[in-house]
Amino acid sequence: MYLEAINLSKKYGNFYALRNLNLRVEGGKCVGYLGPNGAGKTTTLKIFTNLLRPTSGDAIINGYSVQKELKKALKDVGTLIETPNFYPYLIPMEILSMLCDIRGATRKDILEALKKVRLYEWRNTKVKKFSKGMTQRLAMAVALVTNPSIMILDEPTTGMDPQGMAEIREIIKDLKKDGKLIFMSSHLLPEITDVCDEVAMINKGTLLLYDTIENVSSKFLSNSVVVEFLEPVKDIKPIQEIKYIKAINQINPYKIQIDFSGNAEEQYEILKSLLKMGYKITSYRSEGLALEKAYLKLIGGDKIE
Ligand SMILES: Nc1ncnc2c1ncn2[C@@H]1O[C@H](COP(=O)(O)OP(=O)(O)OP(=O)(O)O)[C@@H](O)[C@H]1O
Repeated sequence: MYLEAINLSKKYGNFYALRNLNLRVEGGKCVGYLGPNGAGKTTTLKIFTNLLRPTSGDAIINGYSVQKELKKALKDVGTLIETPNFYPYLIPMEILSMLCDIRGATRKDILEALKKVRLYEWRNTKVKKFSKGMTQRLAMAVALVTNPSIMILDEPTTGMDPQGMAEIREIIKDLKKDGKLIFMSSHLLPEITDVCDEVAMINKGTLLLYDTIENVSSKFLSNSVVVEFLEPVKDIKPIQEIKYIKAINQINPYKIQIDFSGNAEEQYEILKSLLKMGYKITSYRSEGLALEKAYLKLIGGDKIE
């Protein structure tokens, strides 16, 4: 099972919301589609679910073009693009039953889907009583009712409180365990690191990177450390002389940030030199969330949550 964008572009007038996107995601895993507001995430997902037509290029799912062979392409796909407005006086069983006829799901499928999204106990409660998180989970159940192998989710935790977010993330992790391919957009880095195996980063309609979270992290992880000292550092010049160090930023008398060239080996050599020089070090750690560094570097420093 796979999703593939081939030279996918979407133009609004002269503005490219998406420019020559080439991306193939394949297999049972969760791929995060990460980018700041306006990056082109929703545009991409809407093209994959036929809510938008591309200006050029192809969106392929399992070998079928979404634009040319829609039914075949979306046969095994569940989507959650915008939370639907459910009629408030209906109960989940009724809402999902309506789908049985349309999509050929059985009562057993409905109960399964409700269990997966942890709404089984609420199956006979009117949705007007539901929180935002529960409504979103019901929308997930709608996407899941035919037990598709591929799930396309657009910012599935947007607008939810922390508890609601955590519940959705746990459900996504369960779906991953079921062997599904999940392609989900998000502008929340901690969410992507928590839930996803791989990340595709996009900004201004252009793909910046597609790799495993692990690789992205290790690529960007080890070139900056924050060192804390037992005693104030009065003169940083001797530290600047240490091999591999590129720049030093003294945060306060007891704390400096070191940018260096290299990886773990060099990071270790720097620590050895500092100890040899007699500095009393109380803490020595790689700085920040590695993925965040990679992300900020790639999108040119825009701050995100
Ligand atoms: N119908 C439209 N007409 C003109 N421009 C549009 C239209 N729809 C989207 N855009 C523009 O295309 C760009 C990409 O939008 P898109 O919704 O795909 O971004 P996104 O990454 O999903 O952002 P967000 O996180 O805010 O949802 C944005 O600059 C947006 O303003």
